[in-house]
Amino acid sequence: MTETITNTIKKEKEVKWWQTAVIYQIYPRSFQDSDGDGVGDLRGIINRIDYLKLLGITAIWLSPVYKSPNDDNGYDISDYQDIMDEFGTMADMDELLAKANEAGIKIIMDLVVNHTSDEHKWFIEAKKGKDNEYRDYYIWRDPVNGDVPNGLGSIFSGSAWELDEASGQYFLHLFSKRQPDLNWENPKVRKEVNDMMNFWLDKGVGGFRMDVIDLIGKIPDQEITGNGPKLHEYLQEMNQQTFGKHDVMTVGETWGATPEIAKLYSDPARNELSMVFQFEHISLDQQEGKDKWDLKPLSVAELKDVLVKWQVSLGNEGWNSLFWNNHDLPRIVSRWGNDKEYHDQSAKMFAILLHMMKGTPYIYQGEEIGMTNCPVSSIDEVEDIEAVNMYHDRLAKGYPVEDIITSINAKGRDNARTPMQWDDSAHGGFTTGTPWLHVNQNHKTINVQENLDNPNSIFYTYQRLIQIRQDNPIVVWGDFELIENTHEDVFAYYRLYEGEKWLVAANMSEQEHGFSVNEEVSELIMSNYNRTEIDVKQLAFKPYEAFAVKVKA
Ligand SMILES: OC[C@H]1O[C@H](OC[C@H]2O[C@H](OC[C@H]3O[C@H](O)[C@H](O)[C@@H](O)[C@@H]3O)[C@H](O)[C@@H](O)[C@@H]2O)[C@H](O)[C@@H](O)[C@@H]1O
Repeated sequence: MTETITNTIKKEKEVKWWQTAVIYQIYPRSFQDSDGDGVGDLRGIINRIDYLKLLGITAIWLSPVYKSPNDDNGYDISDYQDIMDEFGTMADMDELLAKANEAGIKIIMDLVVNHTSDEHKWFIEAKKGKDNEYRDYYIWRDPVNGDVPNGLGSIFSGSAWELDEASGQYFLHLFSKRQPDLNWENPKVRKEVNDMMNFWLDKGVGGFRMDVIDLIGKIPDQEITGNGPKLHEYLQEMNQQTFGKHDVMTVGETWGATPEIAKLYSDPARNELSMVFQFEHISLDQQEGKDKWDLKPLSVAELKDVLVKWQVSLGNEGWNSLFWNNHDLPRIVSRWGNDKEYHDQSAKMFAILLHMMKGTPYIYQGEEIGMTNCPVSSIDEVEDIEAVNMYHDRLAKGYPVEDIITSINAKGRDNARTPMQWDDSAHGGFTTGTPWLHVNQNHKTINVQENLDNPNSIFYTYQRLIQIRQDNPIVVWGDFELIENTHEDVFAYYRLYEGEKWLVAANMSEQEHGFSVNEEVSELIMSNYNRTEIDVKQLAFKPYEAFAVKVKA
């Protein structure tokens, strides 16, 4: 019944291109260097369009390429309408847009407007004094009892308030002190952002990934940061004045989203965003009430609960984004898989499990070849500002160094940012110079060339999953239903669409488990163990095994 209702409603609505898309995230600094300076660049991306086309993706989310002093690797922008020197020029950007569009690939820009760089002209002006016309573009407060205005903390450690000695006032920075927060209460700020978005929309971009967008409605004096009362009003205004007039997609980074909150953003009737990134599943290996560095083992049962909740609860008022990885997160094969003995099996298992779900899948660069975390033994090897600040903060609080390094190796952002491994040559074919961040030594065996040469590689699993999605409406539109009563480590579900029924199952552990459901398999769609037939009535599930089959409805 649910299936019929859902599918009827879908048919009456316009199908959006981003509902059938598969999006590939590029972190340009680490993707491909073309000029030997050790930093990836736009020319490097242009030179790899054919590779992305071969994979089959239909859109790229491009992490920031704007002018930036790189305190936070481009998430600190000093000019939204210019390109970072190390990455190239606006002419390169125009060429990338043209070449990608020719290849049928849309470019989604990263929109970082919760804050700017302290080198942005608005902030340089704002610091000139309380009467400056740009002062109110940022959030300033007087000291309280000679100290910070309140207890708001920065996500990058320490207080979120920094004293500006010249004026005697503090400014707010929820990230680094070189990333001052914009004052969204100021209509001039909102107009500047909208004008800038229209500049990029006029260039033909395919949309925006909106960095920490749930923070723009903050009320600092009440210590409210996420989900402030005017957040949705600002987004509706932005929609109306910018992207709402174009056939583009928007995805908000929303750490605090529950399904109910997600619907506020992505219910088509509300004219806000296309979808959001929710992080509930990704936060399951963090201790309750603590932060990301305080680790706990993943419970597969909890992961199932969370993902199933998101699959079933958005209904027609929202759309899921599906992801395991991004530039802030550790590599999934190392995090919840086994990046040694079952490297290929677990990487493929995570791919099958996610790509058969309902929503728009995102692939983070290197995920499609099974790139792994890259552990360090000392803080001297760490580049990421979040991890470096946390290290010093926790050291001062008396944490043992070994524990801090363990946390960095488990959750540090450099894990995802080591350069793309193209081949087994020096620096993995990423650069002819000295890479800005160490290349993982396993590039000798884990690299694009090796994947392309091996018909049984992780790359071809991703390629096939993308093709399956494009060829089978059930993967895009089918209803989702969990299969209960499996072993706790087994995640199995049905997809149901117009009388068709698919069964997807994954063993998320390195133990063998029995699996049995009373279904007749009519077609084998995918198996990460290269099975040629599967009897789901009685199966001995191998470590990290996953498959998708069509069953008689
Ligand atoms: O532009 C600044 C960064 O913005 C994005 O990422 C935001 C950060 O998201 C997480 O931190 C948010 C915390 O949210 C909740 O409080 C959770 O309980 C905590 O566990 C989270 O830490 C990541 O941990 C950070 O690494 C992110 O910075 C961009 O994607 C970043 O690249 C930018 O640096």
